[in-house]
Amino acid sequence: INLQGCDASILLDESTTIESEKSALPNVNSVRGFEIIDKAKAAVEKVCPGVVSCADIVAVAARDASFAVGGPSWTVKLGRRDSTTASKSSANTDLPLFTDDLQTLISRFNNKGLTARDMVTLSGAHTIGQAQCFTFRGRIYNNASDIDAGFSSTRQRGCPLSSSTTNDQKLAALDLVTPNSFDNNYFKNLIQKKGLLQSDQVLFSGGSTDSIVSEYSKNPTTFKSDFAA
Ligand code: HEM
Ligand SMILES: [Ca+2]
Repeated sequence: INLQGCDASILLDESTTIESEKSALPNVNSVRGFEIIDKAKAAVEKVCPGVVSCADIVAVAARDASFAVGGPSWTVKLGRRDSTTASKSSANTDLPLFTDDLQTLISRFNNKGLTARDMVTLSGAHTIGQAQCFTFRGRIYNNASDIDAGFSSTRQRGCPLSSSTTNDQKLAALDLVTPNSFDNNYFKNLIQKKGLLQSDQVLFSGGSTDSIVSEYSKNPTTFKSDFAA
């Protein structure tokens, strides 16, 4: 596995030698909170210059963010080295898309050494956070059988059918029940056909991962400990 761009992060900005992964299609305008990582890095640099990598800061911040919103904690081994290169083209070819079907999601994760179960577990991070209208518009307007009708009308109200910069960027919670806490509602939503992204709902759509979603919907403790692992 070729880890680039600060060890699996996308922090590196565009320069003469770096094609930033921030502007790769699956990332552009999507990741929020860079200023938080910048602040942590500045504070650490102040007391201990040139020692702690950005990759370590991202890994610790992810752990602490999980714990802060009621999720699990885990030990983070430190000493990651920051990459000095990035690859916008592998970001574009390797990252999962919100339109991916189940088989595609499974193989994209497999390509990085992660199992189908890992993929479902990690998708549970969508128990918090938000998505822009353009990522779920297709799903909420196509009257498909894999979406709850009441849920589509609710989401349609905040995400107009017509595309414009303002409309495309309107945000909706990935987990409609508890958007700000780390729990297993994401999986309960999928069972009720209330997954926001197509790539969320395919995890419970009559395929091989239905049983994992059911398991996590009934057992938050298993979800949290699998996520931590
Ligand atoms: C399974 C494949 C995945 C796909 C297709 C996917 C796709 C997306 C998309 C389209 C958004 C909305 C971005 C935006 O419009 O601003 C999003 C948000 C988010 N994703 Fe994923 N994601 C996946 C897996 C993951 C994993 C593995 C994690 C972490 C373990 C994760 C954590 C998040 C978080 C926390 C947000 C909310 C960000 C915010 O509110 O600022 N996702 N994801
Ligand atoms: Ca939640």
